[in-house]
Amino acid sequence: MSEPLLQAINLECERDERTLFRNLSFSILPGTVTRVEGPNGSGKTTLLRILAGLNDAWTGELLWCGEPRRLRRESFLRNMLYLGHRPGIKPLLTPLENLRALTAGRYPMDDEVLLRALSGTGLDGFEHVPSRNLSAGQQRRVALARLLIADEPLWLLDEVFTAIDVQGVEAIEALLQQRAEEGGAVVVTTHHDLDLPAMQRISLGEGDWDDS
Ligand SMILES: Nc1ncnc2c1ncn2[C@@H]1O[C@H](COP(=O)(O)OP(=O)(O)OP(=O)(O)O)[C@@H](O)[C@H]1O
Repeated sequence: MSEPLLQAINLECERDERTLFRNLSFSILPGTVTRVEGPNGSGKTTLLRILAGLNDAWTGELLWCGEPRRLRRESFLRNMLYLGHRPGIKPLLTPLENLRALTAGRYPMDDEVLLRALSGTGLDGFEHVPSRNLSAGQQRRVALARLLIADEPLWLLDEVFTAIDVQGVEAIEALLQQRAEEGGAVVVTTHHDLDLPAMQRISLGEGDWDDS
């Protein structure tokens, strides 16, 4: 069996004196898609940000390719793509300019490649329009165009289906599956029902919805 890309051992996180999770252990193996699930406020975004190295309010251990992540920070950051629950694009820039900015530091690409990625997310004809003039779903698609050019083996994706239509969701599902089949791994939070074979699940918290 191949070595996990990422391993969480006894993770614990407390927020405002409330324990979000404790003794949380799991392995993210190459070739897998893992869904983090749980009700609103159960800690899905928090967990994803911890995995991405964006939140330090936790205890436990995280291993990257078998070694403590803190000792392999550069390798981890080079091989991980995190997309947060906000599209994270600049409203004054066009989709093409946004994609240039988002990829410049990591893998500078010819505009031709970027335009193909925008076309792949259904943004033909909108490449040069200020992003503030796009719909919520189209703005999300600008951010998602990164998935068509990303070469990082580990994707951490937080609620990336928000505002995306049915066809778009299917296209993203296919991309996640493809990343896994190529030997990468995907961890995704979503309230959508994902239709992927052999998906792993990490379940957080129980709802405290009071409908009495
Ligand atoms: N920076 C912060 N400081 C204090 N508490 C926080 C912070 N960020 C999140 N929390 C709290 O942590 C809990 C979990 O939040 P989180 O966003 O991880 O939940 P979630 O499962 O992703 O929720 P949703 O399904 O609504 O997106 C919430 O109660 C939230 O108020």
